[in-house]
Amino acid sequence: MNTPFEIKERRPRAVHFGPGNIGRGFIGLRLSRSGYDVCFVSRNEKQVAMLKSRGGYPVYIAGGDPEMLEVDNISAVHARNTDAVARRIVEAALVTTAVGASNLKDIAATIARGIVLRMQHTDEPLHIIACENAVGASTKLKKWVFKHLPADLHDQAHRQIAFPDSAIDRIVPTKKHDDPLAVTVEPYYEWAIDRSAIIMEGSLPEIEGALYVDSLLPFIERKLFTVNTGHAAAAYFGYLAGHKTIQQTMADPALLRRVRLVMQETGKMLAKKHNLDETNHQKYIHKILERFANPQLIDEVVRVGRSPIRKLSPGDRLIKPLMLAYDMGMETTDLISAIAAAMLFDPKLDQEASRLQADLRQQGVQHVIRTYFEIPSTHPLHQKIAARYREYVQKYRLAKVDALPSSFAAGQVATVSGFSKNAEA
Ligand SMILES: NC(=O)c1ccc[n+]([C@@H]2O[C@H](COP(=O)([O-])OP(=O)(O)OC[C@H]3O[C@@H](n4cnc5c(N)ncnc54)[C@H](O)[C@@H]3O)[C@@H](O)[C@H]2O)c1
Ligand SMILES: O=P(O)(O)OC[C@@H](O)[C@@H](O)[C@H](O)[C@H](O)CO
Repeated sequence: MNTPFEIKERRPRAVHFGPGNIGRGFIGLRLSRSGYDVCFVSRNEKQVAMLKSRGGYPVYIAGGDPEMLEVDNISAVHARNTDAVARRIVEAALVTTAVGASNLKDIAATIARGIVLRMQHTDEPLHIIACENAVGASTKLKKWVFKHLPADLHDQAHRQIAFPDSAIDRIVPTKKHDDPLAVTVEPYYEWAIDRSAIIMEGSLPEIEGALYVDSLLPFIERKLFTVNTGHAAAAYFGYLAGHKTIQQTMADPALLRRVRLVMQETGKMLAKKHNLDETNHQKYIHKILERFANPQLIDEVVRVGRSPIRKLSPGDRLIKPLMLAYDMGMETTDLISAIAAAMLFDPKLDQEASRLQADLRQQGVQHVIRTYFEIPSTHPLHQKIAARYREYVQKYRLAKVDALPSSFAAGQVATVSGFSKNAEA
């Protein structure tokens, strides 16, 4: 096969889309530590220039003993330069993403372009792993990518290109450093990868610290419906109570208790569905609550609660465990409270929050529950969510303006007081 690109006998190469918090603070770090050369695909020209000129960046570990790790062997290309990205994909053993699950479709055409070029030059396998907070993110990306591949290449692409699903866990807040490439992370991490989707043993160069598992679903559901459900509950309860950070929220005993109750509801469901050991799961919850409270991190509720429409979608961390728990005949009171709180989340600059608020005002709560959560009006949970939402609207509408989060500008306070006025009666 005609191979102008060097594929073998050098450090393995990876292409990573989205050098944001987790991209730099976890994926880039782990891959570079595992011996990969990592090329970041970024939408930010300044970031590309800095990554290219420095070839690395620092990661600060915010733990008992704070330390700094230097990430090296890094390069970068601009996302707009799709020719260059495609050439990098030809040379890579691994493509990873951390762009946000809703943005995967936007990178699919570029990845497809790289795959077409790659198949002209080599039959080496390529693994593509979407590191997003969603069940089956790589599988979803595969569907998007295949839409951009010519039909006559599908068979070969199915053989040569694998999309193992994965579950990724490390809290990486948004923190401003003097160095714009620097990132601060918690010490804990977990990266589980579906081994059954790997093309053949040895075809994916080792990722140090990754856990290769035969069945990913229990891992991703345990992570998403414990860490992320609990985190979302903390963000939404914290926001309504006027807290700015998750750490402040966790220091509030009443809210800590409510977050734990939500995690216990999902915990019972997860233990039954995936046959988990209940004692171990309680320890898992306890450890996560400690991680949320890490006093060395400042994680804003607006980051953790971001994109509430995504978080309230039927397959995500709130509605999915609610429906599963309900179907198993389990208690769902605290999950319903977290969902109602999410429906009042309206920080400045969160476009999904603004859209949700506009729909709640203009179309009403029942429309939102039907269309966004896909829970029909006839379902008993539909009425329960609507009732809790109305209760919260009353409670928080009457709250004093100065008790509201600092992100409430004057205009937004008017929006909040508009809740009950316009919400469906
Ligand atoms: N931060 C965390 O604690 C954490 C932990 C685990 C998983 N995740 C998941 O990782 C993903 C990224 O989260 P984050 O916190 O790093 O967000 P972030 O906003 O810090 O980073 C996202 C990056 O993706 C880039 N991006 C978006 N669309 C792109 C495109 N079309 N092409 C190239 N780049 C694009 C953005 O410019 C940004 O640099 C999300 O799915 C999130 O749920 C985050
Ligand atoms: O990234 P999101 O918006 O899906 O969720 C926000 C946080 O819960 C999330 O980023 C966590 O910090 C992370 O998933 C921890 O592993």
